[in-house]
Amino acid sequence: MEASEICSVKVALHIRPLIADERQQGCIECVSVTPSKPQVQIGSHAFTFDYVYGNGGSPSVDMFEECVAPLVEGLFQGYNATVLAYGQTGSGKTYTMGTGYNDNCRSGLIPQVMNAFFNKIETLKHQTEFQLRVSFVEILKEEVRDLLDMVSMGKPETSNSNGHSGKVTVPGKSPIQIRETSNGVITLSGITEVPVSTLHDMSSYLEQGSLSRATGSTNMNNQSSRSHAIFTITLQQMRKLHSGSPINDSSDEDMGEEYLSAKLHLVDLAGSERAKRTGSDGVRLKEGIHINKGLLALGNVISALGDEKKRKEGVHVPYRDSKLTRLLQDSLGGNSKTVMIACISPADINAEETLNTLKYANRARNIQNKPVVNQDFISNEMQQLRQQLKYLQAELCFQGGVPADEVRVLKERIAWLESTNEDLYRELHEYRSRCAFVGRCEIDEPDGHIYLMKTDGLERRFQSLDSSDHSLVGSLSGEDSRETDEAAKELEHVLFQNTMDKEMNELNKHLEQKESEMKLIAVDTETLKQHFGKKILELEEEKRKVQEERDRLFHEVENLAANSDGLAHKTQDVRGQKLKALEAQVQLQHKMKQEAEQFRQWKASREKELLQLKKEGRKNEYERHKLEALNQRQKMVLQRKTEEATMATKRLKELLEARKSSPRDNSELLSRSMGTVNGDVGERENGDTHGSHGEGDRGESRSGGGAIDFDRRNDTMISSGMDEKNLLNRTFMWTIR
Ligand SMILES: Nc1ncnc2c1ncn2[C@@H]1O[C@H](COP(=O)(O)OP(=O)(O)OP(=O)(O)O)[C@@H](O)[C@H]1O
Repeated sequence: MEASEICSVKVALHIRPLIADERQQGCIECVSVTPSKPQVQIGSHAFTFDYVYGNGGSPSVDMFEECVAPLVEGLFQGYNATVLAYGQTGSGKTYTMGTGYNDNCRSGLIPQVMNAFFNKIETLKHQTEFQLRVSFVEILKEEVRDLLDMVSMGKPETSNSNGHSGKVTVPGKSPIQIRETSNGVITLSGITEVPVSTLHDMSSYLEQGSLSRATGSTNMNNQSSRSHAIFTITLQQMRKLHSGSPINDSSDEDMGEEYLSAKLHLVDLAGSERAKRTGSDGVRLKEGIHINKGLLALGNVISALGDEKKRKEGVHVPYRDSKLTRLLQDSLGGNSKTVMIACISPADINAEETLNTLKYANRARNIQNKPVVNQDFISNEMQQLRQQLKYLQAELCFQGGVPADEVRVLKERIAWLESTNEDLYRELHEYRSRCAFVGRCEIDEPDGHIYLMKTDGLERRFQSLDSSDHSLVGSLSGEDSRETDEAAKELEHVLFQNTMDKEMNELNKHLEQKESEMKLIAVDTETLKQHFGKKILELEEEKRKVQEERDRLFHEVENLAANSDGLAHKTQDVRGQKLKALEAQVQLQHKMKQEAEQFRQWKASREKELLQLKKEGRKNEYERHKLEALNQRQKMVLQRKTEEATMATKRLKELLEARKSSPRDNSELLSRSMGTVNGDVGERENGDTHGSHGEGDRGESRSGGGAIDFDRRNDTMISSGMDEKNLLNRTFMWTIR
């Protein structure tokens, strides 16, 4: 596999038109598309996607070219891909994908994908071998079912009243298992994967699977898919590789094969639904619950993958929560290029579900996948080796292509070396011949044999003078023996001469060696002599300098000794003065410290006093306020009483005037009025201080005493003929009191 590149899940929104049912219900469109932008608005919400089709967006027919064709193209390059249709029930997923078996779905994406596949294969078939396989499964109530396995699926039953197409599952057949291979690829064990070679084959398998798929009628869709369906096309290709080597003339050189394998999952999810609106019960209700469960799990996976923060934190992605998410593991956050097609209805009655779909799809846009080219490992390895080979060949070619001049020079050099070699060999041979002419003998001591090597011209003869051969020597003729004697003497002489020559040579060598050593030593001694002479001169110079320095220091010491007496006195005086100054300073500091301490104490006592004064001031202030309040209250009481007295005086005056006019009745009236006035005043007074009393209680309950006295005294005064003025004054005084 090649290194992965990160690519986000692309989301396309497909808005279907209002369907007949919705029109009958008088629905209006609640989704609007922003002109020339892939953006939609629903209420106050706005969502932006990669593409928007239908209802004012791009025309739906462009969807395949823009969203899916690049995935098909990628498949031929070895990339896995997924197209996923999501949306509420009746929003047009099956219609969009083309997984239905009615004519409406013929224009869906899957039929277009199949066309594109076979067109591409047609153009590439000369250079690539293709193998196509398809599988079709559905996940119904958390169970994976093989829609192409006719044995286990059985023939579709006739639709019941609800329009449901039921299937019979053959007992004994092991259920399909979801497995994960060691390299993390999700596979389905026991699934039917049929090879296809023509468009017709593939279409018929799609149709066959679609017919087997569980569908049923609900209030919201009379042919509602009750399962999640996954149609998978596996494309395997074997490509012939060609080298385009610029060095080689044959640019089409065969470089072996490359094997690629990729899968395209085309997923038509079951629609999210609400039991209330679909009006489903019984089996349909159970299906709905499972559908929503699967979609919820998918939503959780999308949330985990779509949230950048969670992704960075490495939050667990709950792929294993449902079969659907497990099967789509590679498509969401894995090795796949993925396009999600969110299908929505524009009808206002579906506004809530539509909004949910938009939110769901919007989150999916944040999912990041890592698609890789799915290359066969061995083919990859082989390709690398081939590249290496190509490189080496190129290198070799380069080396072989050395300029002819250089080769000629090298060849000439070799020829020259060879001829020189021959010359030397010849020379050597000549020298050897000359040496042999002189003759040479060697004694092989361990054997005790004497070998005679006598060379006469080019001929060499070896004679072994062995004791065992003495008989042979002895058996020679007299002339021969004389010659032999002479030869022996000659040999002896030659041997002796040889030995002497050897010794001479040895001695000469030794002498030469000694002479060269002597020369070396002589050279060394001279250098050493010069070196040490220099050193001695340097040391003498240094010694002289040190002596001079010593003398100078002696002089200085003597001078210092002479001046030291006067200096000592001066120093002592200065020290004494300094000491005094320091003492004075210390005393001053001590004094300052004491004063500071005194000041601190004084300040503390003043602060304390101040605090006390403030406290007293506050107390006085409080008293003053209290007195003022009392004064105010007294003033108010005085004012009120003055008013009352004025009133009483006024009434009294009136009474007195009335009495003047009829003296008899008036005394009675006066006593009654006085009682009233008294009662009023008393009542008011008591109301202020003790609380109110009824008029009838007068006399018994008053504790003020003065009022009672006044009543009695009043009667007495009246009866005793006290004058009016006096009476008025008394009344006033009483009131004041
Ligand atoms: N783009 C469209 N144009 C016209 N009619 C459409 C379009 N999309 C869907 N329809 C109609 O809407 C109805 C419901 O569509 P479809 O069955 O595809 O919905 P669904 O999302 O697959 O529903 P379910 O989840 O229940 O299976 C069908 O009658 C279909 O013909």
